[in-house]
Amino acid sequence: MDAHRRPLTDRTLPLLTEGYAWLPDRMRDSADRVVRTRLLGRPALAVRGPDAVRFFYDEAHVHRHGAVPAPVLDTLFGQGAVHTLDGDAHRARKELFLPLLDPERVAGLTEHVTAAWDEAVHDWSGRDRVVLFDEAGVVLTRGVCRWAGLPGEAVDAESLARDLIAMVDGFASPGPRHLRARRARSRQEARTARLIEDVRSGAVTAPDGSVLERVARHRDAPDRPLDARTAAVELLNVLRPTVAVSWFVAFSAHALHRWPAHRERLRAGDDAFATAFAHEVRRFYPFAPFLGGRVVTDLTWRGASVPAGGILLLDVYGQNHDEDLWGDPYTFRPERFLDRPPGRDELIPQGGADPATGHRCPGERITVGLLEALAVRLARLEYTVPVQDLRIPLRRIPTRPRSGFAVTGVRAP
Ligand code: HEM
Repeated sequence: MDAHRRPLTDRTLPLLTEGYAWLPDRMRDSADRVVRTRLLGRPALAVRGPDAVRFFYDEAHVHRHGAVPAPVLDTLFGQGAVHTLDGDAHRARKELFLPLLDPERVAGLTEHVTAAWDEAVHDWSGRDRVVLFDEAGVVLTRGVCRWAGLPGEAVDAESLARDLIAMVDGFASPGPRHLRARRARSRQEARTARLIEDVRSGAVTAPDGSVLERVARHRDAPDRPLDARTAAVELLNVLRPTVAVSWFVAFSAHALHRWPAHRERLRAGDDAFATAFAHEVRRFYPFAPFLGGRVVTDLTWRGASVPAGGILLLDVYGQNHDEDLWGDPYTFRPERFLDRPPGRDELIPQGGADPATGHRCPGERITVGLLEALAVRLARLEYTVPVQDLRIPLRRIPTRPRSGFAVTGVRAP
């Protein structure tokens, strides 16, 4: 029987056990970079490549409403989040996030985060051992909360950082990590919704033009203000992914440890190299495995079909490691981005296509800006890397160096 027509077995369980390798392993057998499978009881088609990115982001092909499984909404994104909207509703809500692409805002956030980093480094130098993944989470939480206009007394950076990290860490795994993520989300949604109500009632003043103020007064339409819970979900959709940059900070430390030659160019303040390093960290290390949407009309891609109601998957991790696109995908080589900046639909760790019209991450410039600044600070920091488990297990989603990257003997530059 033709491979494109054969009945399919559901692959949800193998996905949970194989992690990042699940889709790329199946893609390897397909010259056309397309795989038919079954997920969550539905037929699915997985695609890869810049043309496939445009196919995936075409709203006539794929909708997001009803596509994200409830366990992911209840941990990672929140119910009613921008990630789940389509068409005009999506565009109206996305207005809230598009100013995050503005270079001045990116620079403002970077300043707050680097100030928090510099304060923290003094404290680290007095300690025996520091786990960079955990500490980066606290630094990013302090920086993003100050920048977003949250009142200082409303923020306990350590516990908020723990909850925001837990929401990301537990979205894709059954068991205790998932329960922690659910509890973290309900705690922080309730707290943040109270803060939104306080801003609306005037009990708390949000700085003009701050993210807090904009979220509190956002309306999807003149007669459609957001209820406080949805506003809380969207404020957390700025705080949580900013704090998730901790994953890339731990990966940057890992890269500097494995390939210490990069340290010199970062230390020297070579801006173009810092940008290239940030892109290579986002390309090389695993974070989002793939993206999915609900197919709204029968679709065929390179001879393989999926019916309306099925799932279309974009193989993010696979595309970022595709030999045809990168040549030497498993070599960590920031220089590849010095020769040529990444094409819009080639490098897709934060989604593809245009963030203004589709679901691509509006925080991509923030992520790159933060990584550029923090990679330079990491390169200039003096520390020792003690013996520890630095393996990055590909079965775990999201993964990170097992030890969180511990350092000792920190000395501020
Ligand atoms: C660790 C760094 C980050 C990674 C790996 C990441 C990754 C992603 C990915 C894969 C998507 C989905 C794209 C799609 O569905 O097509 C996304 C969407 C989104 N991201 Fe990020 N992101 C990061 C940082 C940020 C930051 C810093 C912010 C905001 C400050 C942010 C806010 C959002 C929002 C609001 C969406 C939903 C966009 C929409 O549905 O239209 N992200 N991100």
